[in-house]
Amino acid sequence: MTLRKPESGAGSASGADSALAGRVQDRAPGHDHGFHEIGASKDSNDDSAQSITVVEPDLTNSKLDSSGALLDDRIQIRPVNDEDDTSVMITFNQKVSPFIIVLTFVASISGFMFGYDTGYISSALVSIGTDLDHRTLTYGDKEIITAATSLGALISSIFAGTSADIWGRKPCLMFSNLLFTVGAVLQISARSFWQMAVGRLIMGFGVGIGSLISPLFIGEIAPKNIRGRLVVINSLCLTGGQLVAYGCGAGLDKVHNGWRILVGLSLIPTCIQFVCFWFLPDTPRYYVMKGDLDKAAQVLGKSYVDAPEDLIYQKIQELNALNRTIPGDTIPKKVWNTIKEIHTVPSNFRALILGCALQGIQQFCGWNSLMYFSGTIFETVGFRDSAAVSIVVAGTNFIFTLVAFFAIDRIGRRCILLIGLPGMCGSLIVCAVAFHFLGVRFEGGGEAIIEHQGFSAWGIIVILSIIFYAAFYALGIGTVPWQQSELFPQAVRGIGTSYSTATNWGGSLVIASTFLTMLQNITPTGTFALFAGLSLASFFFCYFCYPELSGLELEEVQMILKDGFNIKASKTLAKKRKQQLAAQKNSSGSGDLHDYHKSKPSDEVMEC
Ligand SMILES: O[C@H]1[C@H](O)[C@@H](O)[C@H](O)[C@@H](O)[C@H]1O
Repeated sequence: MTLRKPESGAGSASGADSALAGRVQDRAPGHDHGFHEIGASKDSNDDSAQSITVVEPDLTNSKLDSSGALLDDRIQIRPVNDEDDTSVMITFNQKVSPFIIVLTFVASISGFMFGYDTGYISSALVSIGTDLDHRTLTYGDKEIITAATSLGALISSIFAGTSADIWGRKPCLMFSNLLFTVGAVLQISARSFWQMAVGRLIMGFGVGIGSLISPLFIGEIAPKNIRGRLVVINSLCLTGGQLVAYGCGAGLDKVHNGWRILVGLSLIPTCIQFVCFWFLPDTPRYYVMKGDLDKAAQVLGKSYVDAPEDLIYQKIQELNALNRTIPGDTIPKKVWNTIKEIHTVPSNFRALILGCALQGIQQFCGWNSLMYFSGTIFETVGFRDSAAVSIVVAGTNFIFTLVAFFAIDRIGRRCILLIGLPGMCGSLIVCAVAFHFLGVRFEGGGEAIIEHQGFSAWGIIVILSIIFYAAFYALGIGTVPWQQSELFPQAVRGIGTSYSTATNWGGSLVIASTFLTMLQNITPTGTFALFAGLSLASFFFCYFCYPELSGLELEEVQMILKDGFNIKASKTLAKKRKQQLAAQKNSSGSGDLHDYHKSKPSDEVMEC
């Protein structure tokens, strides 16, 4: 298909590429909405287009007060620097085509691999026995094998955002498939500790790329109104992958060389994703960045099957105009400018603080220490079938991620965080106390000394508290940080999500490489009490700094973060948006083709 400008049509905006960088808005004459005009689009064949004006918000004099008074009736806050804000999205935002579903699930295979590859190590560490170098692994060895993946992921996530902009999202994901394969083959054939560690490191490179690009890919193809949920599908695949890894680990527990089979199974999803992506396209946004507008139009056409060609054309023009708003004529200059912009624009910098802080909190509250070492811990507290107990914990994580899937937009991100973190803190305190009475000490050389041998009531309390902890974790801090891309405007989204994802893997690396040493040096009670303290501190951080962002537009997020964290104002605005959405849903099922003809994009003005 060759991209041609349509002759006429309701949504077509003649000329004015650059004018399309702004938001198509309807303005009643003489009514000051706080926007200034940057251009106009007018099609003489279309009377409704007479009223369409391309505008950009003038927020220079806008100020938020703590009660949200700024968000007064005069101001229309709409994003102007984001692809959501283009006509095709406005009009056809409500529908999810099978094509989008397929792309979401294929991209989410990366989430599954993230989960599977970080999940199987727990059982593998228990069943490796003396298969490597003919000796039992020490706690130090176990930490290195586990942390190697986090280290690999940390390194690759730093470059993944920029690489995805240069080479494309799809090629990067396919490259991660190759890394997964090489890493898995090295591990399956490992006879030495170091070969195993190198295999885990290379697999980690793949995990880091997938963990960043998969939610980014989904975010770029998803219709805005269900974007939050589609991104949570990636998290569901992630926790589902961990659950499957634990299940397979339990099944292969008694099998000779079962851990090698466990690693080998990870090749299946990798191959499936690679083959599927061979036949599937990249995101329209990437094609526009590359200048391949025809391809972008093709993908958009498949994603929004009811959208007429002229509207697709308009959307491409708009995306193209947005693309040119990133300053710099070469890639290194653009990268440098985005780095500068993320640090110097106050709202971007606050977004960065929130993105990185949430990912850091997710890791430093200790969840992955349980994920990676639960087999070892449960064995220590007297459970012979430690792998089965680990499944219950991973299952709880999965089920409560499902709960988060339904709650994230309804109850709101901030709210589920403020429920989850104190719940985690309480569960960890109980766990710390139970460990104290259990009398477990970890000595150097990989030996756990248990004062009261066998299965005890305190052992059960440890398990129960870990299950509660898993539930509260998955509900809030396990899921919310992966919504990170909504914090950043499009121009700095790649770099912003790279920083946040790298923080996640940095935290994961620290925890994975120190957890067993902490158990030895400050005892299990001390370790879990430390995580409890960190969860409590995180609660206060979220309480004072994390605004409610559910349902807010990008421009609104930027405005909320412009001169502080503005918690109260964000809550007021989020509530307003929720009510508007409910009212909209009640009044019509807009988004159908006939709606497009009936009501032009200009009718989509949101009034606060
Ligand atoms: O969101 C995920 C999820 O909670 C996983 O269970 C955890 O292992 C990951 O580290 C985290 O990023």
